[in-house]
Amino acid sequence: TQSTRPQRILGAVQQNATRGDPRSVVRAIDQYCRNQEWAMNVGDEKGCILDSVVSEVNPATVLELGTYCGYSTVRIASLLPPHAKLITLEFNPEFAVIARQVIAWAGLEDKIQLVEGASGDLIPKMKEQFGVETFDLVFLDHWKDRYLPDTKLMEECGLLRKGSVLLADNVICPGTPDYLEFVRSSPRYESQYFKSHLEYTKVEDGLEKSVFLG
Ligand SMILES: C[S@@+](CC[C@H](N)C(=O)[O-])C[C@H]1O[C@@H](n2cnc3c(N)ncnc32)[C@H](O)[C@@H]1O
Ligand SMILES: O=C(c1ccccc1)c1ccc(O)c(O)c1[N+](=O)[O-]
Ligand SMILES: [Mg+2]
Repeated sequence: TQSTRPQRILGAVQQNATRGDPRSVVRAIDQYCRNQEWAMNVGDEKGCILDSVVSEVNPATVLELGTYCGYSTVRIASLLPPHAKLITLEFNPEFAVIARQVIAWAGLEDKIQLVEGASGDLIPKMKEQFGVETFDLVFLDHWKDRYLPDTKLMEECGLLRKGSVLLADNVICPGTPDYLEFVRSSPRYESQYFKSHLEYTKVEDGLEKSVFLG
């Protein structure tokens, strides 16, 4: 029977990456998606910008919206200090099954909690069910029409504190116009655009970093 793209990505990791070596997992996925078949990982070029923001924030608590195969999950978690925690949300069970295996191959199960379900349902449960106070860093990379409603929901649920950083992928391609307008015009956010390219292509895209001012 025909394999799926996520299954082929997992295969590339198991064939080319070293167990327990997160950066080799990241490299194996980038090589596969650049040379064999495109996939919607944040990728190597935007990934370097992601790395620099993660290192600068040095977060104790991270929320990722949209796991897919776990590429950015592993990339972020590989840079976290000891005892830091990353919660990643994924509502497609097929993708979650693959991501768990990619995360395990990287040896990062202790830092990462993958929760299956829709962000709109899970965000209101973060405090009571997952023992979260606030998030130091949020990586938004799920369906683009959810960035704005979920940001408002995180504010309403008291999950953002003065200084919390939102980092949003794809603000140009496929684009998140309502989110971009909101964070750039709201007095409660200080935003900065990092110009880059859509993963594995020459098409313009970029990341928007927005600091919540409280
Ligand atoms: C672009 S992919 C994530 C890529 C990943 N962040 C990376 O860079 O490797 C988007 C993912 O978000 C998931 N997704 C979309 N909307 C969601 C929602 N509202 N709640 C949870 N997951 C969602 C999709 O199933 C898909 O796997
Ligand atoms: O929406 C797409 C998309 C649209 C059409 C075909 C394939 C992907 C996409 C493209 C690049 C991304 O980095 C990304 O996060 C997404 N996404 O689905 O969230
Ligand atoms: Mg993306």
